[in-house]
Amino acid sequence: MTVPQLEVRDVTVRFAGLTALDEVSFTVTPGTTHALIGPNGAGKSTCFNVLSGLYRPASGTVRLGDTDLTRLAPHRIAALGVARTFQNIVTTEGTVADNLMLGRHVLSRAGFAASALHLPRAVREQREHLARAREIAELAGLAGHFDSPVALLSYGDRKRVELARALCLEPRVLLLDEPVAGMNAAERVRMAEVIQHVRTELGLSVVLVEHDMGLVMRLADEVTVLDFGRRIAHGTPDEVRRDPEVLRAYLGTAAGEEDAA
Ligand SMILES: Nc1ncnc2c1ncn2[C@@H]1O[C@H](COP(=O)(O)OP(=O)(O)OP(=O)(O)O)[C@@H](O)[C@H]1O
Repeated sequence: MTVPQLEVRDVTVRFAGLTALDEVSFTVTPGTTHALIGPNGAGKSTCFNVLSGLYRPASGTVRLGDTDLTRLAPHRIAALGVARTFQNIVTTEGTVADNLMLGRHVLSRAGFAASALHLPRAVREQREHLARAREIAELAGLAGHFDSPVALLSYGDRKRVELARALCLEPRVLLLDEPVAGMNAAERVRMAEVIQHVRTELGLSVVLVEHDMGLVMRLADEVTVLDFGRRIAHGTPDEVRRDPEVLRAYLGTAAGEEDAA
């Protein structure tokens, strides 16, 4: 799998007078983890919504290699290899296998009628998708839960089902929106290991929005810092941690707020 560079150039998003993103630029180097951080309201979710096609920017571009994603619908962007998870768990029904097979649906070549009629090609394809879904479940640390109902899993496992479902699209870029939000310490460590493992095994790029600075420092190769919609810093985790603008932005927020989120 070749992973193209994801390039965000001068992206501006406005909501009725409020500039949520103000000419924000950053580049995600293929095969790396790029974290997007900043205090509450900095514009991180808005940026994710632009990357995944939910918002169209007033100006600026998002490119994956040579392909301009800026005005494409979310399903087109997903089909081009940019998959995302959401802050809140959306999966509640069916087994892990059912949910991962839904994720494979986009990649199915055999039509609905062929599948419904159990034509040989459709049956073979279904079997292949199931085998791949099982591999992805293992990658995401869900090997023992493949046939379990999602509703019976722990919170941490359910968050990893979301991750695995995004991986079922065979993405080249994975957008993770607060992957450890609401997790306890042990679940956070496990999720960090899984993200690292998945990135190494699949060679994809990861864009991470996260308030847990420990996780960001541990996983990110590069960090872009937003504050009030502007990019205020960019660099390695160490560079960003020592940046005076970043310290000012974070100290300006309520004490402990970032860790608690
Ligand atoms: N759909 C919307 N309509 C109007 N304003 C919005 C909308 N979405 C976001 N905003 C505003 O844009 C700004 C950036 O919000 P955004 O949610 O992107 O920040 P964030 O960095 O993700 O914050 P948090 O860490 O709290 O999730 C905020 O002032 C927010 O109130």
